[in-house]
Amino acid sequence: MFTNNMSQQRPASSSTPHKTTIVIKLGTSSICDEETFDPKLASLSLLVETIIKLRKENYHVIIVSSGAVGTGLRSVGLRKRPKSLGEKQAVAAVGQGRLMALYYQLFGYFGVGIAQVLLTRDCLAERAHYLNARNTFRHLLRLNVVPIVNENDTVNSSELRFGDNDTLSAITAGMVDADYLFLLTDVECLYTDNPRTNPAAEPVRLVTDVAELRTRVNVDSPGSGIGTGGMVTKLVAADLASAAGCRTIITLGSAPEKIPNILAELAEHRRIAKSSPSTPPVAYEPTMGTHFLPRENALLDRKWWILHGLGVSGTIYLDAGAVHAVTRRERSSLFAVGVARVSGYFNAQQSVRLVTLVKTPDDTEEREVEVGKGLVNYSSAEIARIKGHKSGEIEALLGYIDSGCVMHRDSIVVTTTGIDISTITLKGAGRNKNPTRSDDEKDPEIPTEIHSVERSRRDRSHSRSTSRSPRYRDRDDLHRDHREQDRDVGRRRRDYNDADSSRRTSRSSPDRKLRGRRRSRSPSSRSLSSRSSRSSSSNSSSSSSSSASRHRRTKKKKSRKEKDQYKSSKSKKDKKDKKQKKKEKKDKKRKKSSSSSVAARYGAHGILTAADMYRKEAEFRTWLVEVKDVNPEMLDNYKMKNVFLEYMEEYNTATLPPKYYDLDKWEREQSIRQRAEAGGDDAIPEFSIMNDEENLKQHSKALRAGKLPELNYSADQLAELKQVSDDRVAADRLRKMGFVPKDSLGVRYERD
Ligand SMILES: N[C@@H](CCC(=O)OP(=O)(O)O)C(=O)O
Repeated sequence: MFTNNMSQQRPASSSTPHKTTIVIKLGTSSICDEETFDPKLASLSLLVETIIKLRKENYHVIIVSSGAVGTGLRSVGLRKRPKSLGEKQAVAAVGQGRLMALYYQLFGYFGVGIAQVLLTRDCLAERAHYLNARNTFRHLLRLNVVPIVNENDTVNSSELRFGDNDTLSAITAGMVDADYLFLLTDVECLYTDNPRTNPAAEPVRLVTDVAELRTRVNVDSPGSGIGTGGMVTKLVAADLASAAGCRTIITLGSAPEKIPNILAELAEHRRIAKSSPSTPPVAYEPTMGTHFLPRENALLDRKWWILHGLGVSGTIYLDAGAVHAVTRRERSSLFAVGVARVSGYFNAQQSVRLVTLVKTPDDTEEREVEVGKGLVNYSSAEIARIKGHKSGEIEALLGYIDSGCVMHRDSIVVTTTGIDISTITLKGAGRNKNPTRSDDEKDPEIPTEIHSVERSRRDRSHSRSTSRSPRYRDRDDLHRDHREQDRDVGRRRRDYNDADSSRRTSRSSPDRKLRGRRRSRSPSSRSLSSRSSRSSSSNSSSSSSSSASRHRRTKKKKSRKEKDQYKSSKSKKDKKDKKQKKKEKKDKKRKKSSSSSVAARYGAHGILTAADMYRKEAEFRTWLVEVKDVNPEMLDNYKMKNVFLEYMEEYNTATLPPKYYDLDKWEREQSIRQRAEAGGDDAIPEFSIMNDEENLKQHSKALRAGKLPELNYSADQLAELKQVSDDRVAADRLRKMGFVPKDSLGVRYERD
């Protein structure tokens, strides 16, 4: 009835051309002998030789290697895997060093460096750590080093474990955007049943749907005696990896030299398919290993991280309206009004399962169905308080509002779609209110106060910081300098223009005009003049009268000339004034726009203060690694704070590349762009709060028939709980930074 349809996609092709990346996972059984725990040197050497070959063929290779416990067992002289966690951790601590020494030696023969990467689930649970790990892998591969990954057994408590290295290898493959995940095991491929006990078991070569495969094969084999995995964990791993867009291949650990053959067979198939395009395309029938095809709708990195990188801390039960809203194509955020129940204890920003209850077909029972998983904006106690209520009521209920929704749609990963809404038995805690028309009309799911608070905060910080920031002063100076330069250029231009205009004017100077006018005088006047000159020359007797008339003429001419000159100089002056005025106006405009652009740019992405170091941790750390080339883990708290001031300055003056303002947003945009570039037609629509509001309005209009929730906590208690929760987060951060927080920080005392 339900489909496992992940609609958010990882782009089919990455924007940056990358080498094909292969993750190879070796189980304990491929490393140690099951009886003696001696290292399997022959197959390990073969593996190393194969990896060297693959590197020569331009592949990036990462190894995920089990075997710490197995290798340690031999070293400490134990004959079987210990039962207690502490003992296992101790044995793994002994074995891990030896295991790395073995790899070091083998790769050393080829002059290839290796790196040990020990991961835990909780170290990937924080987005910043996840991104750091990903960066480390990228750098290691760029350095031509072979990363060798294992779970950090020594520090792991049972609930923080990946549990098996099959899962860890899939998570690693997803993290590094690997193209292939090879799971090396003690069988050549997957069989429909255990081939050791059932001779009728048939090989499975190609898997397109893991869920479907589970229905037709028996994968109960527990795995080897010394490892922890088996086929079950391999299927989980293959499912994870294919959700991340990676092809998984199960094959024999004792014959690693088959890996290049498998890749060659695939490449050959692709070559044939490309050279003779046919419809339907030529089906690929692998002859080696079991291949799990990458899912076409691979998840975006962040969503994949939410789904697979994080451990789940609790459960939120959704009513039918909420299920419909979060699972339909135009996804909505999860609002408190659609929450029917909360279970477990969790804090804001932890990962929580979203489930609902549906009637069984015979209507006799209820069955829990997982809808998805996501990061919450409120703690379990807060959600218990606000469930069933509109977002506009959150502030009144809690005394504060952190977000208009319980879970933002970008933080939700839907795992099941197509749920028949009519079978859902859960009712929203607040949906029993009789909706009136006016209720619907004033259904402000995102209260306007949030916007005004945001705005006023931004305004405040802007006005505060414009006078405070030295960078701003620098930029102001810079702009002043630029304006000075502009003025110089302007002056030079003006000089040039003036010279030019004088050149131009000289061409049309009064003299010239006069000359022109003279030249253009009417033929009658010309004839008159010539006549008069002729008459003057011909009639010398009338010299006095002619001299008088000459004098008169000269005078007239002079006055005309003066008049013309005056007129021309006046028009020249006017022109100059006009030009000057125009220039002044232009300067003023430029000055205004340049100063307003500085103001607009300053704080354009918000204003950070030193207190925001943790809020912007992911962006800051990524910037540290990528821009400053500094490993954050190498910085002590003091240095970290100092470098953060630098980041803060860059941030506030809006001089950073877009990525470092909002990493998640940047990743989303990248993915959309990449998909668009790849010609994908399934672009994710831009998120808009208004859409969400509208969607929610519609859906709350349609479904409003529950009861008012029974509130478990008073507003005071909730405020106290929030304080305790914040203090715990602060204490945790202090601990991570190497401080010892006060014992009382984050401890809640029961009142009488
Ligand atoms: N971290 C453990 C891995 C345990 C494990 O998953 O083993 P396996 O099932 O053989 O892959 C070790 O190194 O021994």
